Order: sequence, then C-alpha cells, then structure tokens
Amino acid sequence: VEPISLGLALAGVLTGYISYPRLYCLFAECCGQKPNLSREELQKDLNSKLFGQHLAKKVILNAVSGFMSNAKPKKPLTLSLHGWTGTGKNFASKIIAENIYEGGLNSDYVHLFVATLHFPHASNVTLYKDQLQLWIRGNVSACARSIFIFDEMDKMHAGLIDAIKPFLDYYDHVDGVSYQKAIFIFLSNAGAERITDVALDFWRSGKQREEIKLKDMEHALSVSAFNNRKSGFWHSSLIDRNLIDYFVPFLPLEYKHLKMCIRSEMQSRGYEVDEDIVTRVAEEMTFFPKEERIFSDKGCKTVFTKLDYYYDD
Ligand SMILES: Nc1ncnc2c1ncn2[C@@H]1O[C@H](COP(=O)(O)OP(=O)(O)OP(=O)(O)O)[C@@H](O)[C@H]1O
Repeated sequence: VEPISLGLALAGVLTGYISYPRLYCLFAECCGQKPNLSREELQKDLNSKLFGQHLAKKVILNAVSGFMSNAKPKKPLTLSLHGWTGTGKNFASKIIAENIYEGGLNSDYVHLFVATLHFPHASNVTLYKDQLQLWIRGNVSACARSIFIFDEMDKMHAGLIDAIKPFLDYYDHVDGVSYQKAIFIFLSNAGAERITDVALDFWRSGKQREEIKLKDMEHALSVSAFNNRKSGFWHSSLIDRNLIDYFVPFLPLEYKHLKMCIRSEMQSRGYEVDEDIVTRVAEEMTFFPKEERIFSDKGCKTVFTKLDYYYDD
C-alpha cells in the first residue's frame, strides 16, 4: 500500500472515530451502549437463567424494556427486589446490567453499593451521604444511562436513603443534572417472610407455584409489611412518596430449583451434567419449614461451594 493511500485511510478511520461516536462504540464501551435494549434477548436470558421466579421475570421484563424504550422518561426507573437469601436478586440485577451494558456489573456505568461494605459505620453517615450524592451526581453527569444497585438496603442507614431520594423524583433537573434516564435497583430481604408465607399457603393448598399472581403478593409488599424495625424504615419513606416504581417479589427456592442451579453451574464450568452429583449436592442443603421441608434456607447460594468438593482434583 502506498504511503499516501495508507495515510488517507488512517485519516478516514480517525475522522470516523471522532465524528461518529457510535463507530467508536463498536470497539469500546460507551454510555448507553445498547440504546435499543432487546426485549427478546432479555426475555431469553431471564427464561434460561433465572429459575423459579415467574413473578420477578415478568415484572423485570416489562419494567426494564418499557423504560428503555421510552425516549423521555419522567423519572428514573426504580426497582425494589425483595426475597429470601440466595433466590436470585443479585443475579437478576446482573442479568439486567448485562442486557444494557456488555460489561454487565463490571461496566464503568454500573455501580454496586453494599450497605455493610461501603457504609459500615453509623457514625460516618454525614460523610457517606456527601460522598454518595457526589458519586451519583458525577456518574450521571458523565452518563445519563447509569445503573446504581444498592444491596442490603434493609441494613442501610435512614440518613443515606434521604440522600438518594432527590435523585429518584420527578424532577427535570437537580442542580443542572437530569437523572431521568438512570436506573436504581434496591435489593433487600425485607418482606421475605411474608413472601414465603404466601408461597407456603399455595403449596399447602395444593396449588402450583406458578399460579401465584402479583396481586397475591400485594400485602406482603405493602407499606405496613415493611414498617417495622427489622425491615428498616427506608421503605415507608420511599413508598410514601411513590418513588419506587416496581416491587419485585422473589419466591423461596425449592429442591427442584436447586438442582437446576447445580446443573447450570456444572455446564458453565464445562462439566457434563452428572445427575448423581446433582442429587447429592441438592440433598446436602437444608430446607424449611421443619415439617414439610420445601424451601431451601440458603436458596442457591451455597450449592456452588458444595459442588467444589466433588470436583476437587
Ligand atoms: N432463581 C435463581 N435462578 C438461578 N440461579 C440462582 C437463582 N437464585 C440464586 N441463584 C444462584 O445463586 C447465586 C447467589 O444468588 P444471589 O446472590 O442472586 O442471591 P440474593 O437473592 O441476592 O441473596 P442475598 O439476599 O443473600 O443477597 C447467584 O449468583 C446464582 O448463581
């Protein structure tokens, strides 16, 4: 190739990079990388990866795809995910993040906060509050389509919840920054007992788990259910102002779901599914309530470490 043509070609590529940001985004991660989130892809991911959560799948699919297809949302999307430990709340957040950003949870535009890790000392609340507000503001200024995930929300200090509130509201701008395209996901175990009670009632009356409707969870996820010290006070303060768009219940997982988690983990580690090991690992788990032993008390959370034992070569 002669130097002049090569120079022209390089200049062309560079101009393309500068004048067509989308071209650049083919090679590097960009804010709002997948502006047209594919509803089908999200649905496929939820269906194939998230087990035993028909209600959560439905709400997440409709909420996220609806929000992403709205060019001018009036407020940021706020999802509150509730349920027993190990039932897939973090996992579902990961699926959402991956459907919006290639890098998923590792993306520069996805931010995960864990209450006990990032905000451990009640005496530092004022400092955390300032830091959190600056952090959210800085990130949304840099990328309107930022995702913030708050884990262990029920262990978060009330003062910190107050710090987030202005960003969740119906304001066009807060100090010159618009938060309307951002997504806030709150995770907590609040309401888990009540969700479990509903699932147990269905089981005891011989109904299928999939027959549980969102309507059946209304009471479990109502203000009164959260308005106690154990669940934290945060809910009532956010609910009262209608700042949460969707409450997403995660049902406790049964023996058959544990088996699904184990099979899926075996496949992702590149092993052939060995049903004998699947059964042995699932049977090592403990279940509640004491008499019926239906639901796994740790969900799918510890099945993977138990699996290590069988593949320790
Ligand atoms: N419903 C599910 N379907 C498929 N895999 C699941 C499901 N629930 C849990 N898992 C698996 O178990 C792991 C741990 O679950 P996850 O961290 O999502 O639980 P959690 O509900 O966020 O729990 P916690 O309330 O303790 O934070 C996940 O990374 C995933 O691999």
